[in-house]
Amino acid sequence: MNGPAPRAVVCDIEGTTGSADHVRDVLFPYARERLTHWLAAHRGQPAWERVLHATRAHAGAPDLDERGVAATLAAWSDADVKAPPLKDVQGLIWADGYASGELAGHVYEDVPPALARWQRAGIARYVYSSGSVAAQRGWFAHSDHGDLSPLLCGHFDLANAGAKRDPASYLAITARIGVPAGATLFLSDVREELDAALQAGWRVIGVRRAGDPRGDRVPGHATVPDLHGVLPDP
Ligand SMILES: CSCCC(=O)C(=O)COP(=O)(O)O
Ligand SMILES: [Mg+2]
Repeated sequence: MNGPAPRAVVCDIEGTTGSADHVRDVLFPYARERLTHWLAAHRGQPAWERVLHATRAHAGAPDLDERGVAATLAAWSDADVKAPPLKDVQGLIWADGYASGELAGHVYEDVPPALARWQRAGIARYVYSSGSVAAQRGWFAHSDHGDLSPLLCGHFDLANAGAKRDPASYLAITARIGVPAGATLFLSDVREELDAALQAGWRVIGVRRAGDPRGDRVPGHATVPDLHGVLPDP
């Protein structure tokens, strides 16, 4: 890798540090099946108010009732729309699943040693995902490799950084973490996210896990199959 040594690594979750199949086949159905019940159980509470208000605003439908909100959230889940109110409520529902032991975050086996290696090297370690900060915290705290929270320095999502395909989001993260853009490395499985980070001056590496139906390379970017060789020990 040319240029200054990275001082921060920012990792995507789905398809990069964790399994996209797990997100699609386990997490999404878990939250979708519980949307109606969650809304009814939290009626009148601040989180319920926030989800209803944000769903109406995002859908451009100010008159949606609770049932309509549930249907809208379910439709977004089915189409994998990265809508902030869906990400918010998914994170809250998954938190219950992690707390009860019904869910565990899927993390690839090369990820914990990579995070530990970067920690030893004094490199800061962040997560940036469309999944909410609450969802990210649950995923890593209750991972199938145990509690990985101590290996992470912070979390960014659609609410506190912005959309992952927008270069402005990466500029916002740079301002927050205090590491120069040129010394920040982003790892993701999605070309448009890597393009946006690159436009913000970050360094980028694509990740494509074995068996990914999109192929073993992220078009237009240097790509690795796992994190074993990313910033190895000197
Ligand atoms: C534990 S985060 C759940 C994943 C998710 O909801 C999502 O939308 C994944 O997006 P990513 O940006 O991590 O690819
Ligand atoms: Mg991803």
